[in-house]
Amino acid sequence: MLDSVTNLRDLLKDPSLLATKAYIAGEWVDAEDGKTFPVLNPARGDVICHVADMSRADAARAIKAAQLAMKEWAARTGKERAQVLRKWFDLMMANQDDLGTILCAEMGKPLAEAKGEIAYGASFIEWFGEEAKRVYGETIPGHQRDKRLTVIKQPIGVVASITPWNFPNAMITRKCAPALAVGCGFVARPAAETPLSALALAVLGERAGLPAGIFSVITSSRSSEIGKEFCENPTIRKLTFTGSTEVGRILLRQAADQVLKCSMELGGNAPFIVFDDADLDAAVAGAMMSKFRNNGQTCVCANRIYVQAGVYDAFAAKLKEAVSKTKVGDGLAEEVQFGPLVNFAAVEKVEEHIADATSKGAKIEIGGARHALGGNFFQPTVLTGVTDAMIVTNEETFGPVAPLFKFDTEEEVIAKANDTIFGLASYFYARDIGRITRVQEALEYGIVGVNTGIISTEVAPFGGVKQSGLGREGSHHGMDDFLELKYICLSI
Ligand SMILES: NC(=O)C1=CN([C@@H]2O[C@H](COP(=O)(O)OP(=O)(O)OC[C@H]3O[C@@H](n4cnc5c(N)ncnc54)[C@H](OP(=O)(O)O)[C@@H]3O)[C@@H](O)[C@H]2O)C=CC1
Ligand SMILES: O=C(O)[C@H](O)CS(=O)(=O)O
Repeated sequence: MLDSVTNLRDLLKDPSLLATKAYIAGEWVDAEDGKTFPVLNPARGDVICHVADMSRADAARAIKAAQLAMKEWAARTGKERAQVLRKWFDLMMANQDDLGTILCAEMGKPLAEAKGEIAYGASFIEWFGEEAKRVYGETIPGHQRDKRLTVIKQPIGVVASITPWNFPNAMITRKCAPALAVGCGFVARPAAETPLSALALAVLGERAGLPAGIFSVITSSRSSEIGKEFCENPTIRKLTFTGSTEVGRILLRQAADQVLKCSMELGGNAPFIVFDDADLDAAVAGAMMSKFRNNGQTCVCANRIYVQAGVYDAFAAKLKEAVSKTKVGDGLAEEVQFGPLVNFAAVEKVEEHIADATSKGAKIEIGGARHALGGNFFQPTVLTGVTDAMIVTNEETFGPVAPLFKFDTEEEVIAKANDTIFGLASYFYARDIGRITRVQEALEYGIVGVNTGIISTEVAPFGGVKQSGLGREGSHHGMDDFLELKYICLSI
């Protein structure tokens, strides 16, 4: 079991991956004012270690270093940058076990799932390393006989990144990989709950040959202070954020003064729809993955499960059965499907959603209370009899609660599914090709999973519509947000 940084180091094959200083301009440094903040293990509540609590001035130094490092890095060919990114990918995969252990320790994700995130995070570095060689421009037939028109793409400049605790490795690589691939400098500020995964990334990036200053990690508990530096420092050309819509709004307001380009990967409220012609066993398997991955703590988790009346009882019984076979525990100590929630506030939010639903008539089929392990552990829960009057309809639970709504017609469920300010991920199970075509086109979401509960991959564009965000990450589209188009009109 884990209860200190010494203990965590003992669990690692390469203890040097556990860094506690911030990484600025290619150096491992303390905060200018010497402050530190604790990193907790969510399974036990123990302090794993203390890391540097960087200030706004420290962040400004990292931004300056990135601007200086860009001069040489952007002048390299795409192939030269690709070679460094490939080494980084290889090092991540060679150290997958240790990176997974660090991630599990600070975030609580079961070890197997944490190792899966490392492979997922590394896939973005592999993918965008390959894309680095394919930043094509274009020529345009002249509008006059003496004109020759071209369009070239150039790196946007120094990029600032703010990421959440729920994917402390992959949310950084999904941003830094395309930015570095096109020649940008990158300053990452990870969530205070999970700084160690970001620092381990920097250790390996340094070993891979990232030049000093091109990639910095600002660990800090002073999130709003660092965010203001990112939004107000004129050297920053791009802000990329993943997190709640609430914080996304704050950042967009702050960025407006500089007309700062922003990418926003924000909150979700995913509908998961089961039609009466669905393969019920497949739908249950999909719901288990979509709803309960990372203990329900992902922005693309099913948040509302709509089941057509004819199969509602059968689906509910099968889902309850599947949940009953799962295990809750400390992901570092044993093979479990559910670790702890990230903190106690998350436990209280889950309890609030369940209490609201049951007070308005919902029934707890399984779970519904804190786990006997105590602390941040919670029982995976299935609710039936859920209605639109309940908080779970409009608010992201971000926890292990599967609320089952009953519906009658296709038109009804499409209207309900779309009746939200969010538009990130959606899912449905059906077999009629006419229904599949109609529903996939009618859902107002950036992502639609048809007969699958897992949609995330580096090769496809990830992102939302409405108040779930701006821009796309992953796929060849993921490069666009870190490039500027330049139109050249040559008169001969
Ligand atoms: N669309 C997507 O891909 C994703 C969306 N999300 C959404 O994020 C939420 C859960 O993640 P959570 O981390 O709690 O989200 P938050 O929005 O609270 O935090 C996200 C990041 O923003 C930082 N932050 C908070 N306030 C400010 C501020 N005023 N200025 C600058 N930075 C700030 C946090 O720092 P700190 O916590 O250290 O204070 C953290 O690093 C859910 O709503 C989820 O849906 C999460 C992951 C992916
Ligand atoms: O942070 C998240 O929730 C991720 O974006 C979800 S995914 O990319 O792992 O699906």
